[in-house]
Amino acid sequence: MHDIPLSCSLPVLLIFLYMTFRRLSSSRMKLPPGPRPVLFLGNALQIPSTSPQFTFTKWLEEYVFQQPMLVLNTLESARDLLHKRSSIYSDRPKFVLLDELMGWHNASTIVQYGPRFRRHRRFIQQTFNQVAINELRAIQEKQISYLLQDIIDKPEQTDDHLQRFSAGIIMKVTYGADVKSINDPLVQIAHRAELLTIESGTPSATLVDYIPALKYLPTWARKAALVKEAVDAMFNVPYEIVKSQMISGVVSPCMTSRLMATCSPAGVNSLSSEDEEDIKRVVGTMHAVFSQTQCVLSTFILAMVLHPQVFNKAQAEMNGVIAIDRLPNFEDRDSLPYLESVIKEVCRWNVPVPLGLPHRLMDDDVYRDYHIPKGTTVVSNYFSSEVQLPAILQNCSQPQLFRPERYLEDPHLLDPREVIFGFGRRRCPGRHFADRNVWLVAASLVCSTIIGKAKDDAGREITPEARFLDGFVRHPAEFPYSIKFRPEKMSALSNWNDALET
Ligand code: HEM
Repeated sequence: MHDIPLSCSLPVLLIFLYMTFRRLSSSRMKLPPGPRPVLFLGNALQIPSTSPQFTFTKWLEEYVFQQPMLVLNTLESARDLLHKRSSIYSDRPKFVLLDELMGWHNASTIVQYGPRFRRHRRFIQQTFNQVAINELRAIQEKQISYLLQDIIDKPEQTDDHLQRFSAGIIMKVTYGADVKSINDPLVQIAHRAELLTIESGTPSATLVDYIPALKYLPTWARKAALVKEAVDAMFNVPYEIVKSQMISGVVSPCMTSRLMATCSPAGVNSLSSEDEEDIKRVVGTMHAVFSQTQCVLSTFILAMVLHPQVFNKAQAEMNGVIAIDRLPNFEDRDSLPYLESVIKEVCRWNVPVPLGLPHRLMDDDVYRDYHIPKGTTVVSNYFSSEVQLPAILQNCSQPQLFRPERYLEDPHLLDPREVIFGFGRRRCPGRHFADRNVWLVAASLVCSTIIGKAKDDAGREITPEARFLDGFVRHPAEFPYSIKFRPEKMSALSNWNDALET
């Protein structure tokens, strides 16, 4: 199994880990090579719970593939399996930690493939499909107005303002709630659930996911109970608020109220428990995934601080297109190709979810002469910056450089947004909305602010380190920077506000 030469592995670029020996002997076709498993534990101890993509990429040096976790390191293999064969690659593995212990059961991100999965996707599509998101434009534009005003008032708290921007949008869309500050109780509830979950490690890469019996150990149980309490509150508290508003007849139109009305035209009291569970889980999941937008925005700012020539070039393009008395809107997007390439480069430079979410193979399969057994967990390795080895988004010249120009020089270069939202039937259903949020914030900041390096007490510029936090979402570590609203853009902001009121 381990004597297949590396040269055979590179065209395929898959690493396959095996957890059981039974399957190896039962299959007559070769399994893809991988690291040597430890008896009973297989490879579980070799997968770190933080940043496992680096380990996966390192294994690529040594092995071709085995069983039953398959890591896809090329676009071709990800498309061939997750997209073209999505009818058998669209389940999720059982996440013992998240699902059974931490209260994430039936969340749309991990719900098992089948009727409930299809219902969740239908619910989400009603609000977030490419046409429906046009109706959310007013909410986005209002939040941009708040964001810029916050930056004028307290530029040093821009990280908080960006967080409020993301939370403000999703709370309004899902529960009709107006969020004025990140200290809003509903935001805090969601934030706590997310934080505690992220701290617990990457889904499908923690030991208890491979050895479910560990869940009975008091240390696991105690830790998980704390997270579960926070997660339950995130799903239940805002839902119950909207429900009581529906009962009293005073409710802002929102995703929750619309789903309640669709499922039970006779009123909320007639909702079945299954309807309630599905609505609650779908809508609550939207909060959990929204921090990924936040991650892209922070990465954008970090990139602008580290590469002032890129920021200046994007601003020069903006100044040539947008008159001094206005701010950019979605109609301007096609006229700002350099900004578009900056956003692509930000998404390539730091992929928000470097391993996507794992898929589970529902039937035995054969790919390039390799047997892939039913039940295999399949992960896409989008990105590995530290190790210069193939990963889907490293397949370009000088991948270590931040160079948006690459996209203008080669129009055929892969747009990272084709990749970072996943593949096949589980592809991110919020991608169009996320993309518009990222664009609107990036365009508004490039147009109306100056982003640069912070200075120390002696007036010297501080160049931050590009450091990213471990975890399922790869947020940049906190970094110093300076941001100032351009005074000459004040009239543009007041015109924007006037337009919102008419
Ligand atoms: C830049 C921001 C975002 C990124 C990078 C991102 C990325 C991803 C990725 C990689 C997946 C897994 C896809 C797969 O399994 O192949 C996913 C799933 C998902 N995303 Fe996003 N996402 C973002 C924003 C959003 C937003 C704003 C929403 C909702 C409004 C959303 C809703 C979801 C849901 C519900 C799933 C689970 C889909 C399923 O399992 O069927 N995402 N996302």
